[in-house]
Amino acid sequence: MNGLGNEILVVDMRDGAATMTGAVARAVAGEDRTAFEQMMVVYPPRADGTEAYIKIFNNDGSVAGACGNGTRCVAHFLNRATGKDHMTVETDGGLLEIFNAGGDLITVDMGKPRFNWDQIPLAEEFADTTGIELQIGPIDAPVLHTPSVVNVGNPHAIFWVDRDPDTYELDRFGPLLENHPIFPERANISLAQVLAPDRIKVRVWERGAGLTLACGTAACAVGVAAARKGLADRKVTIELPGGPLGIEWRADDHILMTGPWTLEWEGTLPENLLPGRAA
Ligand SMILES: N[C@@H](CCC[C@H](N)C(=O)O)C(=O)O
Repeated sequence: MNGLGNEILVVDMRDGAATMTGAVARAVAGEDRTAFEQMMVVYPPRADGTEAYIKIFNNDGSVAGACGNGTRCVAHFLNRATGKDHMTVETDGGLLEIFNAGGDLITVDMGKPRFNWDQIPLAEEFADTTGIELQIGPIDAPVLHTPSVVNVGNPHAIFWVDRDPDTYELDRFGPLLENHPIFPERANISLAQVLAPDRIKVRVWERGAGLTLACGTAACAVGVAAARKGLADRKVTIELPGGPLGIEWRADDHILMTGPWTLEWEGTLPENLLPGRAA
């Protein structure tokens, strides 16, 4: 499937017969890591009132606590399997409530953002996470030194830029910023240009996956970080290379993300790549 061009492989393991590992996910991604950007493994529910437990892998085999675009894809998959328009799923980042918003649109309640330095997490204490001072040697763009940081189930750093994010060499800066020592669990890196109080253009270098056409959690992170800094309203459209996502940071602190899913193809993983049977 894909969510705004973010390539998602939804793996149905609801029979609970096997367990996906990072090594198998990495093998399924292939040598060039192009088979998917995130793998969403759907397991039987572990908690009362939930429809499924979802384990998320990046295409480098690392585990992620949240994936916004992937959650909308899983929502469609579960909606087709169960007929339910409203359900709760569990991820490593917490419980997510999902609603069919009509047509191919899904709304996900992505939960509450976390702003404390140790919740991001950062390697050292910062009292104010709306803009942290980074020491970055080889990067010669001064705007790339004071990101806002936020955790929305996974860690994000947002660099506010005053020109088109497409004009930055994010493929060059991205890996350096993702792996900066201030981020002990690495971070997803966004360049965000506020176009209007309700419109922000964003490009993302994803932890464990690199440049993607869209990142749902980055859209959530940018939305709340912009509102927190007074740069934008609490209800915004995030314009990503793959298309727009609606983000609303509600008064009760919950973030709502609304966007589409696309089904590309369905099949069965080859025997040699099935969990527990990989070479
Ligand atoms: N593409 C995702 C985010 C996936 C996880 C991220 N790369 C991480 O490691 O935190 C999205 O749509 O949110």
